[in-house]
Amino acid sequence: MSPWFFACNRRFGVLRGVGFGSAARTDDGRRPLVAPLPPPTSDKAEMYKGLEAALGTPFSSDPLSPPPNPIVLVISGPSGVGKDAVIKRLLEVREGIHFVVTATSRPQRPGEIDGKDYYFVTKEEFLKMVERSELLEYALVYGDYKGIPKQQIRDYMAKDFDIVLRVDIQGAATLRSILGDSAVFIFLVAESEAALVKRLVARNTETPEMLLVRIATAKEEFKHMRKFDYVVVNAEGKLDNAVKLVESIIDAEKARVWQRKVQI
Ligand SMILES: Nc1ncnc2c1ncn2[C@@H]1O[C@H](COP(=O)(O)OP(=O)(O)OP(=O)(O)O)[C@@H](O)[C@H]1O
Repeated sequence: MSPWFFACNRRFGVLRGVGFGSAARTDDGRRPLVAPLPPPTSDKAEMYKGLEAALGTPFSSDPLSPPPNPIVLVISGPSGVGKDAVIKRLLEVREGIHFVVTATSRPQRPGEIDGKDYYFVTKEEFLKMVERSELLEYALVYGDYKGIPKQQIRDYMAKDFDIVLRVDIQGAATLRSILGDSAVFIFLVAESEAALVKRLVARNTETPEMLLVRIATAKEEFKHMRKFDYVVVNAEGKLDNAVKLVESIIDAEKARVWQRKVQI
């Protein structure tokens, strides 16, 4: 007999020397049969019960894979690429996701809701949060502090929610140095530079000078793509495709044999 045959026998745990109606051992000796194997029958329930009886223990209905860990998804990309739009849609189409509300020392603007858009705190309160190590990452942006509260992440991870963080490219670099490979980093891009500029212009929220700064910054930021785990193209009019791809990434991460595990 060929070595291949022996290898297969071993791999698939073939029963050796077993005649129907005789008690025997499996080839690795783990489970001696306690009763004769059932004779061939077309009654599937009978066969199932017979196999259980032969092994002497019921087959377990416990899941064969451990439950997946909650994941932390960091979504980043140049200004105007559609980070907010993608996250907003993702929250509409998928349950079990918590988008972390950022704390900021910036004054509340009309229409903004405390606790939904941001947690509005004074500069003093913000600095106290820094002192008490309550923030995962923080930055001073145009004179205002912005930071990610740790407790919010802990609370929602304890409830098995996946966590979505939205940060700029610098924030993503800082988070990578803190979280390493325990979090999943997605770089969102437009299909081309031209498309990104058109989108920024169409949004109509910046002066021409501010637009120039954002475009120049975006050119620099593209160079950081390689530090991310995934790149997702958010093409013009194809927001749902981008969101589907983000969902696929989440699903694939949940199916990993070696699960990432975030400690915050
Ligand atoms: N796939 C898409 N097709 C067309 N327009 C889009 C698409 N995705 C986003 N937009 C639009 O592009 C503009 C920029 O999107 P958004 O504000 O979500 O970007 P952002 O990355 O969050 O920007 P910033 O970092 O400057 O806040 C918005 O007007 C948004 O509605």
